[in-house]
Amino acid sequence: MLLEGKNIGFRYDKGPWILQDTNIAIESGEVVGIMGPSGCGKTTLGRILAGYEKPYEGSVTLNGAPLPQKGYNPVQLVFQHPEKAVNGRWHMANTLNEGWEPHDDILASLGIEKAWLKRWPNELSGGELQRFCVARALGTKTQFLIADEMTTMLDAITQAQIWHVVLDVAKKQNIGVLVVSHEKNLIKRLCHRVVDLEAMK
Ligand SMILES: Nc1ncnc2c1ncn2[C@@H]1O[C@H](COP(=O)(O)OP(=O)(O)OP(=O)(O)O)[C@@H](O)[C@H]1O
Repeated sequence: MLLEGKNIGFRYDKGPWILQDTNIAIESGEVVGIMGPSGCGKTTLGRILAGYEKPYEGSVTLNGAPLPQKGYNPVQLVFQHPEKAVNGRWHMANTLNEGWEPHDDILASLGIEKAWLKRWPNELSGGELQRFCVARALGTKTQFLIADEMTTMLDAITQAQIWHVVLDVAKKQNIGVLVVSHEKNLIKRLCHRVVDLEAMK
């Protein structure tokens, strides 16, 4: 499998071009880091690759075909703010099972307690909520994961725990991962290769 952004051009409304003629390709099983100064468009590119934004120019393809418009999104996005990624009127059990039903072992390895399933999102800490978002994104139909500052708000131990699970599942399911992070050490430790977004423009 290959997730490819080709000749991507993007701007918000009539604002300045954020991305121009940008190319990126991630293969199954690869862990790719993306770096570049604040505001250069890393989050925007991640959202485009996951199909959340439509590029003005260029294309996003999965093995040469456009991303599916309906059903489970094979390119899952987990970003920094889990509270913005869940429905406040759903119990956590519903959020968790939105796209697939994660097994107990995944929940346990992410440190998700059974009792949390009956809670509302506002009854969990940001870190606890993020674990649900990670579990939800690791479905058996996930082919690529865009992790945009996914563990930035977590302490070092929780960060390590979550990345351990994500990389383990990614390896088993041959998921390609794009890591967006300001933490150079994290990128260095996790990624097979790093791309510089400024250099790609
Ligand atoms: N919804 C929006 N409407 C208008 N401009 C936006 C919007 N979202 C982002 N931008 C602008 O697009 C540019 C790229 O933002 P983006 O969040 O993709 O950068 P980034 O590289 O991820 O930044 P950071 O490292 O600070 O998170 C910034 O100049 C930002 O102000």
